[in-house]
Amino acid sequence: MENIKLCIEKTLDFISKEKLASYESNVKACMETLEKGTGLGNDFLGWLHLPSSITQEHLNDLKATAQVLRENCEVVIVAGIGGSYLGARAVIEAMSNSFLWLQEKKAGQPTILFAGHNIGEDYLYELTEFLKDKKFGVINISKSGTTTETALAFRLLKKQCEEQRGKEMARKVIVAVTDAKKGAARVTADKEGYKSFIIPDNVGGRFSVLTPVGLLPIAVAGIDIDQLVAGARKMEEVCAAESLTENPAALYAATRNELYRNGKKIEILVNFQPKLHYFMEWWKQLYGESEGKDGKGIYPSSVDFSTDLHSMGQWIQEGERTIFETVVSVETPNHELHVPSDEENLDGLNFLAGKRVDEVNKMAELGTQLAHVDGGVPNMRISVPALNEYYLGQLIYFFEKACGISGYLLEVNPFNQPGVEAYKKNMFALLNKPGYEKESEAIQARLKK
Ligand SMILES: O=P(O)(O)OC[C@H]1O[C@H](O)[C@H](O)[C@@H](O)[C@@H]1O
Repeated sequence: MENIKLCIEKTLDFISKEKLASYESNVKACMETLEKGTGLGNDFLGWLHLPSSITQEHLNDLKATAQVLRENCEVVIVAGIGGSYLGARAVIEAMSNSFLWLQEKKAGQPTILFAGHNIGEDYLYELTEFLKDKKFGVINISKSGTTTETALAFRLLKKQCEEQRGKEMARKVIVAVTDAKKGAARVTADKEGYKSFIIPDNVGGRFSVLTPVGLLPIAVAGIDIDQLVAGARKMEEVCAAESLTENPAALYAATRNELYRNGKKIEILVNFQPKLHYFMEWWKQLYGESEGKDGKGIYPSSVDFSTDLHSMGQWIQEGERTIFETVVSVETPNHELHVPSDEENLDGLNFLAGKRVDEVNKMAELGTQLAHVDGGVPNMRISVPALNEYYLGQLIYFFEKACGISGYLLEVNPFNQPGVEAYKKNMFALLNKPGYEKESEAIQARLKK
């Protein structure tokens, strides 16, 4: 079977091939640091050999729990935020029919909804209203077990589930994915007797999609987690190679760092398949939290093309030349659709008649690449043979490994996120959370000025 491939040729008008080749020894050192666990953040390296260490027994346990939820729920709410949300959503959206939510519901195929990733009162009100006559279950996901957004949503959902379905059924259809010992989610799960899965200590949130954090919701959605893990496992193998030419993660890490050093401060991850929208959201957290610190880091952004060519295309073509693009390109769609011919040809599209829609999409992609490179935007391309679980697994591990290498090349700790606490501290102070008395006083004084 083929693998995903990275092509960097269209960056070479902007950075030198020789300079890039000179990264090889540094990249090798970064990979060694990861392997030996001697670098910054080395207590969070559990993701590195995660794919090859997942046992079939573990996957079967996840599938059995998923089956309980599938059999007993019309709707399953996945409650989580950041790394406890984006990976599952990325894979579920990529693998689901775009109009699933409008289709007639099948028994044993619950609708998956998300909560705990915002504090929108209307969102939560509308969700709880919708659930009023539904047999629903909840997967409560939080590594720390104390994240406000998730805890708030779970408090509402737990109460509603128990009221609607009774305590006994609620116990069956509420599952926790959290720390082995710490946090409120663990305490609740143990006290209520929920089935629970552990997020390993040494796997940070944004690297946790291949733990039960991602695998359980993905399995509940009916998506093949064996294949997802198999793809990741394959990439674990491929991305162990030492040379830049054989290891796509190493090449990607080196290229984006060299672009950054040449003034390209923003990376735009691009898709031409709307189903990949949330995959890009997952990638943004992975790279944003890993690299944006110490006054450094590429700003990760994303666009859905060709949609956003009609909104952001102008900026990308002619705005400040501080950007580069990385295109995730799916080679072959899962379905065929041909452009019909039309006798009157009023729209003038008969020149496309008989062609597959994807041929048009691919020419949009090629045309965009040429235009953007001409306009001064370096372009990398990751080609993905097909949109399926196996290749999504490959993409996930590829980006994770590259992120670890890239963070070390940048000389930051890619595995912490101290900056995220600043808003939380202020929010807790403003809400008078017990334990924040001093901060509350200080923030009130500051607001009165
Ligand atoms: O899983 P949790 O502990 O609830 O954390 C959820 C998310 O929120 C935090 O604030 C971090 O910035 C993220 O890295 C994390 O993935």
